[in-house]
Formats: sequence, C-alpha cells, structure tokens
Amino acid sequence: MGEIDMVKFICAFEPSPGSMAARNKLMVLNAGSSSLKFRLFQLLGPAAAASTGGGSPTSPISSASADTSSTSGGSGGPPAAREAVAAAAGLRSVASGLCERIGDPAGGAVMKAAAHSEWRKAARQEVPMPDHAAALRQVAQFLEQAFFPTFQEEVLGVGHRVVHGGTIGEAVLVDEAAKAAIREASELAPLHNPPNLYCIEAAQQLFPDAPHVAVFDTTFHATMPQEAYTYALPAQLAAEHRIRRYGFHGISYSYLTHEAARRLGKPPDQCNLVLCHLGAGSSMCAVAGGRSIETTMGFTPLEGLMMGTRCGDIDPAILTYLLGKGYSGAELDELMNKQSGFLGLTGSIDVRTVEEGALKGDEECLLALAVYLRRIRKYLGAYLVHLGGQVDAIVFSAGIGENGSMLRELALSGLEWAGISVDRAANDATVRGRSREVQAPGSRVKVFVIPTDEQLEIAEQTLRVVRRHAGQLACAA
Ligand SMILES: Nc1ncnc2c1ncn2[C@@H]1O[C@H](COP(=O)(O)OP(=O)(O)O)[C@@H](O)[C@H]1O
Ligand SMILES: CC(=O)OP(=O)(O)O
Ligand SMILES: [Mg+2]
Repeated sequence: MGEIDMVKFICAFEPSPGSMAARNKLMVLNAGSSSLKFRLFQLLGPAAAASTGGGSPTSPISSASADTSSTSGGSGGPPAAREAVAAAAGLRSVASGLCERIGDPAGGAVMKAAAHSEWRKAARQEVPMPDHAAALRQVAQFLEQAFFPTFQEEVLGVGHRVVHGGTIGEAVLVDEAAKAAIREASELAPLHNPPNLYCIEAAQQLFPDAPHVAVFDTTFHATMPQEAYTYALPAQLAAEHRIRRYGFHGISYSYLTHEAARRLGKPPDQCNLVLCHLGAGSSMCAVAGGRSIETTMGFTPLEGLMMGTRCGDIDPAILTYLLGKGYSGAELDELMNKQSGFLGLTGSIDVRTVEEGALKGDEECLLALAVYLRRIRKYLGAYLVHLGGQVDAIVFSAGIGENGSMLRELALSGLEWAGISVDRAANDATVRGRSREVQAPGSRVKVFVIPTDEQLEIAEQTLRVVRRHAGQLACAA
C-alpha cells in the first residue's frame, strides 16, 4: 500500500490528570482490513495494584454487579452500563476512537463518532494513513500531544483482537510461537488475521516494553460438543489438516453472554441464549448454560449467514462446478469472501442502502433482505431445538443487529407459538449505542438489543493474562 491517503480519524477522550508516567494504562486494538478501533483504559486502584501480580483470578465481568439503569425494559444507556462493567473489571475508559479507510486509494472516509457522556472533548483529524502502522502512530501521536504527554511509557499492556487462533485455545502473550500460529491461521481468515498480525507487529514497535496479548474470536467456541464441530469429511483427512468448526465473533459473544446474564439477573452458567452478531460479518451462536454449543461460522468466517460481502452457506459442489468452468481457487476465494452477500445481490454492502431500496420496492434489495432473513430464521429454528425450547433471551448486536429495527422485527415475526414476540414501539424506539429490551409484554422469551463491546472484553482478558504473567515473573524472581 504505497499510496498516501487522506483518512479521517476521530476520537473522544477525557484527560486523566495526575497519571504521569505511571504504568497504569491498557491499550486495546481491534484491527479490521481497513479500519482500526482503539480504546485506552486506565487501571483503577486495586486492579492497577493487581497488575503486578496480586489480582483475583475470577472474571471481573462475570462478577460485575447489575446496573439498574439497564434493566427492566428501560432504555438504560450503555455509557452508564458499560462504565459500571468496566469499573467492576478495574478499568476506566479514558480514550477511544476509530481510524477508517486505512490504505484506501479512493479516500472518501466514513465518519464515526465515539460518544460518551463523560468525555468532555472530541476531536477529528484528517491525516494520511497508508497502512495500520501509520494509523497506530497517528493514534499514539494524537494521544500524546493532546493529553497524555508520557503516553507510551504509561502503557502497561496492549490487547489485540485476533480473529482466528488456529491451534491456540485462549488469550496468550504474543511471542514468536503465537505470531507463527496466527500467521499460519491467516489462510483460514484471510480478511482478518493478516491485518491483526500486521497491527500486532506495528504495536510491538511502538510499545516495545509492554506485554502484548492476543485475544481470540475462536476461544469462546472451544466448548462446542464434538458433533457440533465435526464436519462429515474423512476423519483422517480432517485430523491431518485440523479441519473442524472453530466459530468466530467469540469476543463479542463472551461480552454479550455476560451482559445478557446481568439483565436476566442470573449467573451466566444458568442462561440459555441465542446470540445474533449481525454486522458486516454476521453470525449466530446458541449458548447453553453460558457456553457456546453451536455457531454458524465454521472452519473460517465464511460459513453460515449471508454477510456484507460473504456468501455464507452454499452447496460446496458449486465450487467444484466453477473450478470445472475455469475459475481458479484464488478467484473463488475472492468471489465468496469479497464479492458475494449483500454486495453480490444488490451492488451495495451497506444494509441501510439495501433497506432504503427495499422500501422503494427495488426487487434486488427485497430479495437480498429476504435471503438474509431466511438464513437467520433457519438457524434460529435450529437453535431453539438445540436448546430444547428453553431460551431465556434472544440477543441482537453489532451494526445491523443494534440499528436495524425493521430486520429485528422481521427476523422474529410470527414466532408467538415459540413464546417469542416483539413490541414494535419498543423495538422502533431503540437508540443507537443503548441497550434495550424489546419483547412484547407476555413474551416468554426476552429479546435484547445489546451494543457489543469487544474492546472491553479484550481489555478484561488482556488484564488477566498480564496479571498471570506478572505473577509468574514474581514467582520466578
Ligand atoms: N441503521 C442501520 N440499519 C441497518 N443496518 C445498519 C445500520 N447502521 C449500520 N448498519 C450496518 O451495520 C453493518 C456494519 O456493522 P459493524 O458491526 O460495524 O461491522 P464490522 O464491525 O464487522 O465492520 C453495515 O453493513 C451497516 O450497513
Ligand atoms: C469474524 C468476523 O467476521 O469478524 P467481523 O465481523 O469483524 O468481520
Ligand atoms: Mg466486527
């Protein structure tokens, strides 16, 4: 990516007086193919002390106390709710932001403002960002110049979202072996792992003294039973090539499980849920007793639901058929990952545009939405069966799930027989970025809209690994 592009960069922050040069900050990076989300957390008193080895091994998120502003069907906002969860985890957000259109020669960045009731200022910069390393440098420079003069020295650890963990089961310190495993899994998550790894390497240069932790989307699904993760291929071949369902969006699902449990007023291990992470990448997950038992994505993030540019489930024989027609493997990969889904059916990736088209009667848009919804309903039916009809809540999250009220209503229409009904007024009244219950009075199954917070989940998992590492160092000394 040699060309310098204008990239819009926006962030919101609250300066944190008196934090000079103490190692009390955690940086979280969530790199997409052309975007970089970041959040900077300050460690609160006891957690900061724990970061040198004295912390509790239990999940602070799972032990977070219920936040009254986000319960009982109200529109309690995530700023309050999430800050409460973060505080229980010993963390406070002090800055966050998003770089978009990294390396895009066409420019034309889309602006996204991170809003938070406590943040006093917001800033926007248009600066050249040819790649993730440049974006990261820009973030660091901005934070340093504007608020935290010794920012780089204050970072205690850096947490990274990595989509495919390959052979790695749970969050780990990034060392050469971890990087090799992430590199090896790049083939299986071509849209995600390469930018994740690139961002890790850029961040290691920027924060050479801090431990870096890789947090994986695949971890949450490690609890799936064998019959859920086994493909009916020759067993030896599958074992040799480690072909199995891995499942993705697990960082988001872990957060949503704990948030849904908080709203239900039960421990996560007593919750049965159907989680719908509907964004540019879309998937669903059946959660029994707080653990993933099924999910729609598989060996790669291509299987399952239709997505922005990905086809989701197709008959695999279509590929052999097209190979026979002269398409190469690389072309088919590109076709399925980057040219299909909403883009392939309508010419637009953005579901808002597709919805607008559908409302004007555009047949391609109407068909695309119908295909998207049919796939969601097909898996919802399957998951109700897997959960024996005992579902506490259906949760919608991510860009489409949080904002697409029409799609939510259509996805759950006509399911009164299953104890599921949506309150149209509540569903239409959801406010971007705020949690809400939208089931109709009398609906046996609750329906939650919960803004996902991958950054907070990454921070929490990172902190645990950093603590463990510090504890090990202390024992060894
Ligand atoms: N108001 C809305 N209604 C429907 N879809 C929306 C709305 N706002 C955003 N989206 C969709 O959300 C998707 C992006 O979701 P997001 O979770 O941000 O994706 P990712 O993190 O995977 O890039 C886009 O397809 C966009 O069309
Ligand atoms: C796994 C995956 O598809 O992630 P995203 O939704 O961020 O593209
Ligand atoms: Mg995403």
